[in-house]
Amino acid sequence: MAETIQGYVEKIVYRNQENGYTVLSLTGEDDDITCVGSFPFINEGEYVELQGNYISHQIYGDQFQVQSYDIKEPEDMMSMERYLGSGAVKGIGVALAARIVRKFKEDTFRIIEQEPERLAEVKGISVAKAQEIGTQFEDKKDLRDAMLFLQKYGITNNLAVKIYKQYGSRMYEVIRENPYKLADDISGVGFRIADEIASKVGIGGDAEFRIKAGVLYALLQASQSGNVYLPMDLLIAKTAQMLIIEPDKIEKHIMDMMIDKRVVIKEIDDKKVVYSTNYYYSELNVARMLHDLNEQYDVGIDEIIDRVKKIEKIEKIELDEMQRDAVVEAVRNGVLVITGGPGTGKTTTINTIIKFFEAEGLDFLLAAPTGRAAKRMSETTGYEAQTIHRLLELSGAPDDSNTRLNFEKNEENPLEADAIIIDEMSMVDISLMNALLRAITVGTRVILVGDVNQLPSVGPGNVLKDIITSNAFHVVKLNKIFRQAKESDIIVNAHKINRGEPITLDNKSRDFFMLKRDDVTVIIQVMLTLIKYKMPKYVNAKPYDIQVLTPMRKGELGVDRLNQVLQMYLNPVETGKREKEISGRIFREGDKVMQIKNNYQIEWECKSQFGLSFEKGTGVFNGDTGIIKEINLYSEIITVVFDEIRYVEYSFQQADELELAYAITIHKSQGSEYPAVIIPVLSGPKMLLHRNLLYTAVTRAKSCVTLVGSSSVVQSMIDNVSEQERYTSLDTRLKEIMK
Ligand SMILES: Nc1ncnc2c1ncn2[C@@H]1O[C@H](COP(=O)(O)OP(=O)(O)OP(=O)(O)O)[C@@H](O)[C@H]1O
Repeated sequence: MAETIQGYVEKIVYRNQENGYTVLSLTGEDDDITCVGSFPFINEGEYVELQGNYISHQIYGDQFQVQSYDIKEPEDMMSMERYLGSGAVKGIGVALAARIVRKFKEDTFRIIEQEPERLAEVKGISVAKAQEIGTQFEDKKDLRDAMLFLQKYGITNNLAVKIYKQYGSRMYEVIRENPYKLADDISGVGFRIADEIASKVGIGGDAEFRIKAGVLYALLQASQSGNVYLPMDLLIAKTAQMLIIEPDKIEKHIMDMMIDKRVVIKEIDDKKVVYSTNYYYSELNVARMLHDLNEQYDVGIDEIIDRVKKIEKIEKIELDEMQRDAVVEAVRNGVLVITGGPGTGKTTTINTIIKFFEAEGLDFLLAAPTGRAAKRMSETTGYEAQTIHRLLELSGAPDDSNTRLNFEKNEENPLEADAIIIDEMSMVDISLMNALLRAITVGTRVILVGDVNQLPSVGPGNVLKDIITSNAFHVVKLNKIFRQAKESDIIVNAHKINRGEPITLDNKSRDFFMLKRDDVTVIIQVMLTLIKYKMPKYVNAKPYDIQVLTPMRKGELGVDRLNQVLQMYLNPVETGKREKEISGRIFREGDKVMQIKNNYQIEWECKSQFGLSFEKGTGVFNGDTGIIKEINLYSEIITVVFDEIRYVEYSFQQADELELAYAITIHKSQGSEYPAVIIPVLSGPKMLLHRNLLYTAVTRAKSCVTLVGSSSVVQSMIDNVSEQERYTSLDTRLKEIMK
């Protein structure tokens, strides 16, 4: 049973500006009490009524956990004076508050609300200031009313403020007439919330707004699994199923949406397909820009080869024919693709291209889609590589990944370079590719390097694969495994997996092992032994660097459960080690964690080993892995250190951006490398256990791969090429343009 208490807000002890989480001390009728909860709009000096429960906190003792609150209009003169003097109204301090109340007595609040100009009768208040106070009062009241109204629809205060800021008093109209507009205009409101509000205001079934919003939502969901478009039939079926309405009602609305330019309808292989407008134009622009960039540069082949040979001499290497060909084509073409599996000499080729450009006095830029991939590119080339986001100078960062990104670099302010080399191209999605190409002008060479057999990008599109299959550009396919690389069974097996050949699992290898076990508990025990004792010595790394990669999220060997178990054994409860349970998950000091979405705004600070700050910046990205350095239960902050020096503070509310990372999914491991990986393979849905996934997992290891589980499942993964096709059409657009 919730209790109700009343009192004055004596002091705001802590407030998280982002989510409104507040700790305040309340002077109640009998006693002072600390109250905690989410109430962004309560200010010091206000008189409030709070509903909630008393709880006893381990460290802070008795507290009142607030579930809901109401700001009371002060009724007696003293309350009014206290409120006005609290700082709640800008421009009124304690002394002025006393003067106002002395003048208007019990009538004070009515005057401020209804005849604010009369405030000018008080000494020290001009007419303008009187008006200003009146407006402030009104605004506050409107916002409070709006929040109360939205509470009825189960909308949190956080969201309520965003909604009010967006529409002001128009909010009521929007909600009553077309709540789906909220999903379009406000980040944090998706179709589901809008649909719930809609049903509460009585919009449901096959209402036009509902169907249109449903169609867009179905397209959005499809894009989240990598699709750029959906066939019309499938889109209708998915929408009908989601909205629980008859399919034949839908197509007419999709046609209307095309007229309103919210979707684009095209034909592919004589079948109607539907794009959300944004993705259609992204593909079209990418195709057009690649086409325009692909100028031919008239430099003699012999001349180039002569110069390449000079570089080979200096670098003491001898390129093979394909690699030389790659350098030649990089010089002669505006667009070049270099693709190949591990150990096929991609890096060596990039390095030679760089040396070539450098010798010619040409400027070049290096970039990769993720921070980790960029870091590796810097290490292997010896030249600075950046993330593509950084290269394009991300600005006005959004607070949500659905919002379009804004980059300082674009067609009006393009990148200045003679050549741009992008590594790990398989991870670049259609939106990022579009942003990148917008910032590149004709005359700049673009060299795209990647392994097309890795899992495709997380975001929609299959950019690298589509560019290759379009046959519109020079593609150098490196397929020779060099002698040094041949000594590694990781590389040899990766190529076998890719070709669909069986791999030898007899444990005679130095870097590739299969431990056959058929029981989940035993598998977990084996993994623990490997992480704690065997692998760190074997590959000369810390236990934290040994990464478990699993195909699945759910199930006994899925990420969620594995992390619980691994945490228990690798970072157990200890006195002095603080921990915090957030949404059912425990975070503990010393835990290995991963950021699971791009956050462009969160601040980081690089600190030396003595704690001195030497660099600051913003942005932590999906897949970045770090260690929990400190959990401060009082300020409710989790400090995570990334790359051993980059410190980031997360409020407890932001902790939903973090996940334990003792085990991660293979999808999340894309673009990263670890000294050793351990891959549990026992069972799972066939849809997940496919060749690409095994290939990606195996190629993440630098020094050692250990598979633990069933060798027949490993073989069935090698045989399974049924990974889900993505609906993308960059290849079609390229072919059209080339015609
Ligand atoms: N022309 C060459 N002659 C001899 N060895 C070569 C040649 N090119 C590359 N190598 C060697 O082959 C190995 C793999 O080359 P490199 O690192 O360039 O390949 P990669 O495709 O970038 O590999 P990964 O994708 O695994 O990083 C390296 O040891 C490299 O020194």
